[in-house]
Amino acid sequence: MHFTQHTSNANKEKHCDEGIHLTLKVPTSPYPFWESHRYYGYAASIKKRVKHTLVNTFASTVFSDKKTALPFSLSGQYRLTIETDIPGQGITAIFGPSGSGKTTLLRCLAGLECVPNSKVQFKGSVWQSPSQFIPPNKRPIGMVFQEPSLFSHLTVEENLRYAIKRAKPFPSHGSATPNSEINKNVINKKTLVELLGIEHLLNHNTKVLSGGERQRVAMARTLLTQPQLLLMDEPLSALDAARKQEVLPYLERLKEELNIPVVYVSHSVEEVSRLADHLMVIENGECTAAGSIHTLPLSPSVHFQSESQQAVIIDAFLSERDTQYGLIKADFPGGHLWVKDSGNALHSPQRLQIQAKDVSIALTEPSNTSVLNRLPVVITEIRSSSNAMATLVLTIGNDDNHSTQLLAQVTKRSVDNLGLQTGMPVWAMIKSIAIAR
Ligand SMILES: Nc1ncnc2c1ncn2[C@@H]1O[C@H](COP(=O)(O)OP(=O)(O)OP(=O)(O)O)[C@@H](O)[C@H]1O
Repeated sequence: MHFTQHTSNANKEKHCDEGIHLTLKVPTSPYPFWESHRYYGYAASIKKRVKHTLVNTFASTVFSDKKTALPFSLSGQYRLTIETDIPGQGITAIFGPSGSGKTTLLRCLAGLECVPNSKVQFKGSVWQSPSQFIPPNKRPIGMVFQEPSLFSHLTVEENLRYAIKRAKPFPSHGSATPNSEINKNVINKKTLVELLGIEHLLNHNTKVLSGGERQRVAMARTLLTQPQLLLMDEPLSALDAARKQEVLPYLERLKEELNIPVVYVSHSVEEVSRLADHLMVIENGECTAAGSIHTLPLSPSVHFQSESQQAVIIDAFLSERDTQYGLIKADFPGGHLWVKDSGNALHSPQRLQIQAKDVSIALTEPSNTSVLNRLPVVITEIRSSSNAMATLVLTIGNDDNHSTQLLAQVTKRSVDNLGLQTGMPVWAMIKSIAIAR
């Protein structure tokens, strides 16, 4: 049996001229004392009494309850060091453990952190450079946070109208794209109300809405300000599991229908798998991997899913309905799968998530089996996972431009018993019920 060694090469996102460029070096404590008091316990008590910068610097050092968190000029420590490009379309998920720097990145993009010597450029517009800083209110962004902040004295309709009044063409800051071009893609209220399913709520006071409804209204309100970039910071994390499942399909619809780039911070594998087109993994303030959601999780060095959760994400297209048995056929490059019909329209896109543990292998085409999906594949890689297990990378389809990859988790004993080797044609079996959408 032969196992390939894991490599730690982080996938680099292809440079995208039309996207967002970030060069960020965010010091552990870049703020003058009166700002940083929030983070340094004792220092807060004397906030009001000291104003002079030198005194403040001294105070934040001496009174800090985090002794390592010195002002940036002294400590040389950074909570985020990143040089990367984010695509200018689709949803880019910023994924990483708590405290890794995801929100800091989003705040830099929004202009809520003014970091010296950093660069933020959006589609040709310079938002921040060593000589320039565009404040948050002048950036064409919309932000959605964990807790939706709606006006509680206004109805849903009035909240939306407020956003429409605030919508204005943003200055282009040297952008290569003229405003007339940018504003062609105006998002109207009717479309949004329909997409987010909030028509029946328009006359309700925001106080009576459920968490999921509030978040949907907050999204509509943000989008009605006509942002060119949507920043979402864990928008579902304050919702319970049931509310999360209620809101996720609306986010999927927004993604399909609106042509607006989104930077989506999350540490939920489920949200990222369902929504993201691109993935950026942040660990300890550094970007450790970036790339397409379809290929990045295939890389063994990417800390996205735990070993037991390893999965591939396939963007398929619904082509045929089996009404008798409640199944629908999902086509993708190189093959197709029959999955449970959840009522989605034919000829619409459908994202599938297939866990490696749900894929099994046979040497010949299996017959007399209940497993509906039997795909001819080629083993392109065999990786050693844990002691007993191996992960197989499988390719469906012969043509490089028309193929899809799958992962299968099998025991090392099966690898040996079946004599599995790289390059070998085998059959992959996947139960319809195991395919998540
Ligand atoms: N204004 C600040 N000054 C100094 N340190 C900060 C500041 N804001 C955040 N930090 C620290 O920077 C690190 C990254 O924080 P950040 O909020 O960006 O992480 P995160 O990945 O978004 O975490 P979470 O998922 O828990 O929200 C943390 O160690 C945090 O304590």
